[in-house]
Amino acid sequence: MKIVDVKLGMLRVPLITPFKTALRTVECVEDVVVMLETDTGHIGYGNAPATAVITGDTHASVIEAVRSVFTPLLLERNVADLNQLTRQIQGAMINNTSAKAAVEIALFDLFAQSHQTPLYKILGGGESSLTTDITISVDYIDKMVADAESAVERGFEILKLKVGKDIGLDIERIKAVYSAVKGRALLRLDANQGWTPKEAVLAIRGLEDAGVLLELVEQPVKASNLEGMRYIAERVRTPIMADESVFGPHEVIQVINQRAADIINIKLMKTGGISNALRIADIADLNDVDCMVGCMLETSIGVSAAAHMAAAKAPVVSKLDLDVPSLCKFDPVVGGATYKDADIILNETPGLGIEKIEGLQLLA
Ligand SMILES: C[C@H](N)C(=O)N[C@@H](CCC(=O)O)C(=O)O
Ligand SMILES: [Mg+2]
Repeated sequence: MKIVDVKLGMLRVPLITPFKTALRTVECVEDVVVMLETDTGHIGYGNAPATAVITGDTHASVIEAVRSVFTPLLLERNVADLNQLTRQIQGAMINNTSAKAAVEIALFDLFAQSHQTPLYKILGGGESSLTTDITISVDYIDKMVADAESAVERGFEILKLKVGKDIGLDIERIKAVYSAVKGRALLRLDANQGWTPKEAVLAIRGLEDAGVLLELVEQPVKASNLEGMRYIAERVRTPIMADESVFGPHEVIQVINQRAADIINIKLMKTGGISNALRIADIADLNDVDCMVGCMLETSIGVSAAAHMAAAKAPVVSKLDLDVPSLCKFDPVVGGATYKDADIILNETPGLGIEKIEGLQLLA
């Protein structure tokens, strides 16, 4: 199966309610979609959102990287040479992890299609039924409580509360949501780098002493502050998770060696795709460090690829934050994994199983 064309498109999906974190507010999911076409008439799909504030990638940078660097590398190449191709994609340029992810996702989709096997089975198999949390955006306390209540009514048993805006208000937000959903849902926090190490220790210890049970706290301080992450992890009982601090395998080794976090959040848009995500899961596994598989605010193309990878890497991947399809007004992707509130069911059709994408605007 040879790659004969690389096409690009834009895909926009409105959110039910604005997504608000300490880093940004977003009203709409918008991806560059990569389509790799083969001489056998197959299409492999991949996607990349513009999460400039985390990855540095914009839609323009993704389009440019795919056109000028990855397309010449992929044309006329055989999909069967997967490992050689992913190595070349990773080595072709530094950074640009979202563009690399889009291309790798499409390539893995084709590789699994060429074996007429669902992606998660090509990656090693696992359970086809998965459960995700849902994100509650940082907002006014009443709004966060109402959003948490309605998420619990939809059947979500784990809520990821976005905080990191103002430490005093954050503590009030967390306590209010905790008393509203106590016994019905478990809370995890994501500060998206918004606290200082001292603030984080004070807040987390205060919550522990007040009997507020938290599953974990994600990325409390600046991505580059591994010392700060370690300072917190050493002083609180609640597990600390590294998200923005960890992109590829080298950072994971650093975080583990420095004991800067208890858990790693793997996202394809940070790792540059599936090959490094698999490596990270193996490194974490060897070091008895637990992983979550998460996603950016991106369409279900990438979320599904992440879900397939997560299924194949259980049990070291024990947590999922793959909630974007539940945050969107509709899913334009026809075929493939299905999303119903907290439940994700992986497809038994080859690859990602995507039949078509509605509303996709092809780029000239
Ligand atoms: C969407 C997911 N639940 C999530 O929170 N992902 C990121 C932020 C993604 C973004 O800003 O696009 C995270 O920080 O974990
Ligand atoms: Mg995060």
